[in-house]
Amino acid sequence: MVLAARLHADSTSMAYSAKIGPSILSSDLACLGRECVRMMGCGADYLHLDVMDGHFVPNLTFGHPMVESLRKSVGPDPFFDMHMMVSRPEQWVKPMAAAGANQYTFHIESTTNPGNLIKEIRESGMKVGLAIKPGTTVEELAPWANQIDMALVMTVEPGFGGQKFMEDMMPKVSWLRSQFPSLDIEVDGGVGPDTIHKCAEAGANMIVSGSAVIGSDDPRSVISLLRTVVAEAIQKRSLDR
Ligand SMILES: O=C(CO)[C@@H](O)[C@H](O)COP(=O)(O)O
Ligand SMILES: [Fe+2]
Repeated sequence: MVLAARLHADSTSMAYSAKIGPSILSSDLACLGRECVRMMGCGADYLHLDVMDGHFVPNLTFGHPMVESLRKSVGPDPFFDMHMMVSRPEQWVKPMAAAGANQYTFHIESTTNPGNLIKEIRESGMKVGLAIKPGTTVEELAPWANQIDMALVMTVEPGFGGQKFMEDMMPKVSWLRSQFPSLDIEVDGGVGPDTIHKCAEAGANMIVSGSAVIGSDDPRSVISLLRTVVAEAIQKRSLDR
């Protein structure tokens, strides 16, 4: 009986795993397809694609036509996590699904009706991510946490790669992990070998890393290090329960 309870606790705590997603914004954008294939070859678990519209954030990147081309270039397997930094996230759900996106992560600050958007994303066949900017409290995300696949806690002000990690976002991650033990929790911005321990200890399990991975001479080793730190923290948490 005790063993059964222990096994149950372990399997519950293992509901999420360490996953590393390079942010391809930091790569050579003239060779995006090749860079995506290279990152997957270096052990990436998924690819994080930053969509910026010049309104929600002061920068412009790419839209669904680029995602469609990338999908054709890399094949069906890589998981595309779309980080939608756009003012009208409702507008791009169907085009992104048709282009081959797997997860649609929108910002809670960008919509007045998160519930409806969550429904539309699911009906389009994608997983749902919900992001909060540094100035948004985690309490604003919490009411939706049971309806989403992933919560994204931004650790920089969205808009640009290569910014400094905001350690003061870690209490949001810790709180989410304590309240939603099996939720995928992603951190994004300034995450690399120097900051991963904070993220892992707080309870993040999906790790976006742009410049630290893609700017490295040895992305495979950086990805492996990030995953090891997070996996060890997950294991420790499951033993402490
Ligand atoms: O969404 C964003 C920035 O808005 C991120 O995905 C960055 O592109 C991550 O890059 P690094 O901060 O890791 O260099
Ligand atoms: Fe991002």
